[in-house]
Amino acid sequence: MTQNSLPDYRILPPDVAERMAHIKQRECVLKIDHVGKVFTQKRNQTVALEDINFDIHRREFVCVVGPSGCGKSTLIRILAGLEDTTSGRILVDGKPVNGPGPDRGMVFQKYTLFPWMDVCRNVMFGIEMGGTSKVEARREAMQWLQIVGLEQFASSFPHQLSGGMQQRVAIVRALAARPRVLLMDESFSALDAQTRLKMQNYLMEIWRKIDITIVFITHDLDEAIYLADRILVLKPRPGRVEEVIEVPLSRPRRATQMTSDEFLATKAHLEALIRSFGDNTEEMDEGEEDFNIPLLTLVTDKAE
Ligand SMILES: Nc1ncnc2c1ncn2[C@@H]1O[C@H](COP(=O)(O)OP(=O)(O)OP(=O)(O)O)[C@@H](O)[C@H]1O
Repeated sequence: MTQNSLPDYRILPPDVAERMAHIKQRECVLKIDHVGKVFTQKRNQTVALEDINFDIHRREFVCVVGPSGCGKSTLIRILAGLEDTTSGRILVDGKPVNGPGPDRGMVFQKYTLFPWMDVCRNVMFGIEMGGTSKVEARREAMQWLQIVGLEQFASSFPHQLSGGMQQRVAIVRALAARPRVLLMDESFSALDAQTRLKMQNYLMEIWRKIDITIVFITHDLDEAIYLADRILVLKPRPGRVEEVIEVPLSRPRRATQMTSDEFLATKAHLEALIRSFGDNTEEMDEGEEDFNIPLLTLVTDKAE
């Protein structure tokens, strides 16, 4: 099918339109209120983010995409309270964020479990931080491990688990502390394609069952479309919101939807949009790189 014969990605099927309307009626859990961030190094200033303004509603799943250097990492670090804003503010349930807090859980790209603690202790950690007794924390941790099918690995150590299993533990460790928002920074990008799809399905299954709002940063457009209710597209230099896309796919999501016309139309639009930022990205396009190879070393013999 050619791109021209694809439907308009902005036309939502009735069930999706209804769901979006329902989400927008829910309270705003995470408010990004005119956020700007300027990095100053000696005399250089980089405007990483400029006037980002966006409300995320309870139980919404938002993905953030954009080319390298558009400020995705800076934004999630600000949401986590690991970085200050230069202007504007972040509000969680109406309260300004002044640093990291238990209302926001974070799952990084690299596996960040404590290697010296077994799986159960890793999950207990977040629960005990909230003041729960050890016995109760162990009981709750085991329930979380059951949700992700890892209860039989409770006394294993992280190095004994595959990458996907470690990320499942990292997700429930973050969720066990009962945050309002789960912030995920390229959390599946170190995984192979098959494990990644499984993890995406796991995550959506957990999200469906509990009261959690998710912000997920990714480079992968398929991942963003598959997971999100809305996709926030950032453009670089300065990092600004270019578009907010309401994903025209029904829930629950299935891998077979990735070949649907709605999916392909959304992907074609996102690809074109991100390609249009091309000249502004920090990295040169493939093929344009000047490797500075001395002429004499170039292979001139066609038989080579
Ligand atoms: N600590 C810092 N000091 C100075 N400049 C920074 C710092 N962190 C980020 N920047 C700059 O801010 C801009 C946004 O960077 P950021 O890492 O947030 O983008 P990104 O979209 O996450 O990129 P990538 O996809 O490559 O990780 C870039 O121009 C980057 O060079």
